[in-house]
Amino acid sequence: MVDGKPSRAPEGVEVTDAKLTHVRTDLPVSGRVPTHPGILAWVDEVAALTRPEAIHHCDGSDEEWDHLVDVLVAAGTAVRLNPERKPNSLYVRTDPDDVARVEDRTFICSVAEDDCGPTNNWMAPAQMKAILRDRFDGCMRGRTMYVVPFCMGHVEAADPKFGVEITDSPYVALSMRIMTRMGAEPLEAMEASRAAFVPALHSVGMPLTEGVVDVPWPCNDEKYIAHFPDERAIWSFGSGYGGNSLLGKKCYALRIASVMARDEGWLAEHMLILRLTSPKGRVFHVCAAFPSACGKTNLAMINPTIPGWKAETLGDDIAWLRPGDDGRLWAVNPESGLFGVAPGTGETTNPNAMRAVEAGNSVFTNVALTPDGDVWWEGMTDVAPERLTDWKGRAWTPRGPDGGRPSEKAAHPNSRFCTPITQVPILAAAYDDPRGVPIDAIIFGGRRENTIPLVAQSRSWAHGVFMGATCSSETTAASTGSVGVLRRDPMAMLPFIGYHVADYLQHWLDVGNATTADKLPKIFYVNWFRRDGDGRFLWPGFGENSRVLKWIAERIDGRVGAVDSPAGQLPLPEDLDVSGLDLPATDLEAVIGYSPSEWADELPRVRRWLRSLGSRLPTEMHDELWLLAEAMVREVAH
Ligand SMILES: Nc1nc2c(ncn2[C@@H]2O[C@H](COP(=O)(O)OP(=O)(O)OP(=O)(O)O)[C@@H](O)[C@H]2O)c(=O)[nH]1
Ligand SMILES: O=C([O-])CC(=O)C(=O)O
Ligand SMILES: [Mn+2]
Repeated sequence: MVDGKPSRAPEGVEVTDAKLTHVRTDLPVSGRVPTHPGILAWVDEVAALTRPEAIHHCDGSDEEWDHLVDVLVAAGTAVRLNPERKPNSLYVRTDPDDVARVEDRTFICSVAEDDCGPTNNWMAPAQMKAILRDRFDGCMRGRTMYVVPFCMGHVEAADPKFGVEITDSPYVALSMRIMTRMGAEPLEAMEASRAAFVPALHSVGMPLTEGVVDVPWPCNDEKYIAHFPDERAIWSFGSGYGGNSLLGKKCYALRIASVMARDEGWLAEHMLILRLTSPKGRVFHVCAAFPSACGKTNLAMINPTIPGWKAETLGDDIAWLRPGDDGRLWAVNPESGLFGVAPGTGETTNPNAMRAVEAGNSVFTNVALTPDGDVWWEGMTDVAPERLTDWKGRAWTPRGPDGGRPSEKAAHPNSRFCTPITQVPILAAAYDDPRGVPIDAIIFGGRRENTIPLVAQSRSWAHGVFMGATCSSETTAASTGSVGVLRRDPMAMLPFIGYHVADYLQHWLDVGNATTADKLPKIFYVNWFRRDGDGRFLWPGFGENSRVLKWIAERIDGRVGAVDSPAGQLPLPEDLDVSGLDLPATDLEAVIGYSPSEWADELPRVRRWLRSLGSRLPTEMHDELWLLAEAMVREVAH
């Protein structure tokens, strides 16, 4: 963290005409130069290292947006979409090798190796800094360096969390305006209080040295996404994509914030936030943690199919949960945009996301382009357009050369829309409340074709933490690597916990112990993805998930019972509202039921996973494992 009073402000900045200017570089500077000494000193230090051609201080204005669009179009990075279809929107294709987060190149550089834990890549901070200083040396040559002040969460929050991203990517500067509260407002707030901020340094890693010709999507084969949790700093090199480059998102709001949260007694989580109103007007607030590409954005914008229930969106990816004066957990969404998976988003699955992107002001990356300057992706419509340009820029038709389906998808499976959250038609008014909302239920989930029932409630907070700790999912295209491989993903945070996973689980227990059980959210575990023998989804999902939310609400109010099972407390078939659903009773039982044979396979996997977390694992987790094994034996004896 850089504080307001820099160690070498006097030499780094100079006051002329009551205006601070850069003195360590004689570069052309555009935008208002910040009066915050810490920012200025850091910008000068980075400029001296990376040697850009110019510096631009971002204010987040519409004029600046238009300028960045012009820059991106002129560079061939983006094309403007047809304003009648997608007003004020851009289409971008990345390098085919820069399409997702790179977990094997993501590092937690804690001072103590032991603070990193078995689930993260570690390197000593000094060693990583030495490598990165070498990579960043001159890496912005020929490019403009953008200085992007931002705030994660509300600028008027009790303890606003500021950041400044320095990037040589205009795509990143533009996207940060959508994804965060960025520009003049957070900068003025930082200046007024000389606030500390997280310095977040990013470069695509392709300097335009003599003879180098720029490409539409510059990047570097060698990538580093490095976090320095002790000093609260981020250095990212070589990738321009998503969570690798929009540093306010996963890098700050999850990895660095999880460390802040540990130290300050709150939780930084990979969760959507949803407000649910029952037909009788009872309001529930729910947070849900699913791994990347497992349904957060969809659930955050659900259109309930059951009559009388209303859902409103507060967040779709990240939630910060803080204990309130009333002892309850209050959640805010630190972001201001959606960075949503495009494929599978359509009129039937997520009409609210469709309305949000149609309102424009969006950046679409690695989807397909229609001849009339609109975008398309698999799942947007049932029938694909006759002619498209695919995400690699090639002509594409819905039929392959042999007349059958084409072998490749038109849109990359991790293609994304980047859209202001304010365009979501069902946005809750409380989205913009710095206090957030009090949470009634926490839901964990994952993508499992078997074993995990549709919904289960935990018996206690510790059991809920155990459910979260042993959560698992089949991998998706949101990260590089193979897809469909089963892995444990504690609280859907495996790639995002900025410290030792065992300490993280202890912290969850501590947050629970700090308040009384009746104030704590109830914890549930869901799985929308259970399949039958033919590979068919047993549960229709999407809007029909409101039926599960209704059961959760009724459990919170103590209006329905449950069946105890080793997998947790399960609904009685008659308590799950499936009226109007074409769901055979056998399918219902299969999707909500506990399967002893599947759990017999699961138990050793859970045991192996917990053992891999090392000796710091809280004893409560061992106790819960023992209770699970015992309950399974009892179940068989029945
Ligand atoms: N079968 C089924 N698929 C779903 C359901 N909800 C979401 N999906 C699919 O899951 C994929 C990802 O959904 P998202 O809602 O974008 O996932 P996310 O968790 O927000 O992903 P990130 O933004 O990467 O964190 C899409 O292809 C959806 O169509 C559901 O209830 N059932
Ligand atoms: O971070 C990204 O690139 C996209 C995202 O939301 C995720 O992977 O969960
Ligand atoms: Mn999402």
